Amino acid sequence: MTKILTVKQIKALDEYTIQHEPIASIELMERACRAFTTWFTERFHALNKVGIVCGTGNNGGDGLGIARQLKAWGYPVKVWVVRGNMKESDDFKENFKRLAGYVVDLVNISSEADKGLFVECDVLIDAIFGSGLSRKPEGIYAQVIQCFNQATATKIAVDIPSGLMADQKSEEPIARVTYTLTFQLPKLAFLLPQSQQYIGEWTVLDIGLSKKFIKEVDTTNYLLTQKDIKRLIKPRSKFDHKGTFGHALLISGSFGKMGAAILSAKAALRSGVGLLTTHVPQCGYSIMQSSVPEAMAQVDDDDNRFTAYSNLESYNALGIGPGIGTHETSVKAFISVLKSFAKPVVIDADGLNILSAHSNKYEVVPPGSILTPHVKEFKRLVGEWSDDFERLEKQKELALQLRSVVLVKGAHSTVATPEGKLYFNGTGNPGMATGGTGDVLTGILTALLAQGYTAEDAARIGVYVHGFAGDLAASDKGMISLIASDLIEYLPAAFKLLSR
Ligand SMILES: NC(=O)C1=CN([C@@H]2O[C@H](COP(=O)(O)OP(=O)(O)OC[C@H]3O[C@@H](n4cnc5c(N)ncnc54)[C@H](O)[C@@H]3O)[C@@H](O)[C@H]2O)[C@@H](O)CC1
Ligand SMILES: Nc1ncnc2c1ncn2[C@@H]1O[C@H](COP(=O)(O)OP(=O)(O)O)[C@@H](O)[C@H]1O
Ligand SMILES: [K+]
Repeated sequence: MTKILTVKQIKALDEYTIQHEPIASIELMERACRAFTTWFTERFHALNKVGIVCGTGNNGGDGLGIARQLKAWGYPVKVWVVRGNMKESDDFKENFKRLAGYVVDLVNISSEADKGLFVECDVLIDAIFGSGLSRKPEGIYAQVIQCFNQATATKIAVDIPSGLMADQKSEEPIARVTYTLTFQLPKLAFLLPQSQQYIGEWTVLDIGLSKKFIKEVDTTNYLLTQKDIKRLIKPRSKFDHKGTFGHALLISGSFGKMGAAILSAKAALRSGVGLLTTHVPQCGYSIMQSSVPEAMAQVDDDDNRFTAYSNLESYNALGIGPGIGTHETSVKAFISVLKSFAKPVVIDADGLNILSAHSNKYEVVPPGSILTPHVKEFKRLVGEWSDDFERLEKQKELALQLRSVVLVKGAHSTVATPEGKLYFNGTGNPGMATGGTGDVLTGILTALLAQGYTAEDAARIGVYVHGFAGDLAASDKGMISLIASDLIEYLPAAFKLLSR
């Protein structure tokens, strides 16, 4: 897993590398600059006029080193150094000296920033503040960031856009860039929707910081990688039979919303469940039987919706919610089925809406379950938040209270566990912002729980494979035309690529 470290830990990682590799701090900075300029020179030809806006800390030191290296590559380079109340770091001073041997136009900005400051640049590099930012930029720093944002050049941030805090709430002004080239590990802020407008597309540059430190350091935040998922998916053995892979029950669909039931059922079958039973209202019986012949159908007493259920003993997991509506008879049956089912449950869509309105939601969810709200559903469950970092706290809090996994969906869907861990997903694309893709996820997760995966593992595998199928589908069909059924069509390829 890719660990996401706090600013304090990143600083300790730098220091540990300097001490134990060992490498002089200035040489480590040189390596960071080299990683940046390697990326840069592969993408921008040397006719581009490059502007580099530096602070006087180590991020500014990087900026000066990058200026020197790009100059050596033959780029026309101009440097601005913002001189407010920030101290000069030692490595900034050293790189300032080293730059003196090169003919680089260098301008200090200390009192006032002219609006048209950066008009002549084709590419602008932001090296004002890095991860050392500790408060909102003010005075000359704020003015320069505003000018930077007004410039029309292609903009690239060194490590992190200036003004953005890596692991806590930020306030404007914040540099808005097209690319963020960050060192060694992604920052927590990159994974939150509120930062998207600043960071653009982000790339991690390996600058050889200590692998040992990263391996040993404690963290609760992770970005899921393909390697993790491959390790989690259990291989099948020769004598396995359908009983080995569990029996799942899906309670989904109602009159006019049988599509949700079909999508979740097909997704469950494509995710390896041994047996699947779908509970459907009478109006959905023939629809289900003819569209999903592999699934058994249990029929409700009601024509149009979920109102009652029968013996639950044979099921290993239950998925409930997609398309069930919130009619009072369904609400009653929903609460009752949760109270009678002691095994893990996936609760989605209308199931979550019912839960939000229920006075005692903490008592009805069986421990070890998975809740899959999108942002709006999560707000209904826990109330508003003012900042995405606060949302993460609320997510962990709910997971703890329910002793279950809370999976908030969106770009970088986040899995929170009762132990306070957060896993961020990196697969998926905006083509998946279309009706029914959530129902597919419910089917996948229910199938994984039925196969005996813990809620934590099922959520990690499920969210990754769901996005991965979406990426495979989008690469063939494009994002605009992508529909939820395409995810099901590409699930086999996704699972095949992820299995050992
Ligand atoms: N050896 C290392 O530690 C390495 C550091 N690197 C670079 O160093 C950066 C971190 O360096 P620093 O810790 O010097 O951080 P910054 O370059 O972000 O500068 C922090 C300085 O700014 C001051 N400051 C914070 N907020 C301010 C505000 N709002 N207004 C005015 N001053 C403010 C702080 O007191 C501190 O003196 C990284 O982002 C990365 O770019 C890279 O060169 C890789 C190696
Ligand atoms: N921009 C995006 N990037 C990645 N995944 C996305 C994006 N937009 C939506 N998705 C995924 O698509 C699914 C949408 O689910 P949901 O909102 O419940 O839709 P529905 O209720 O219509 O099925 C989620 O798994 C979400 O993570
Ligand atoms: K920066």
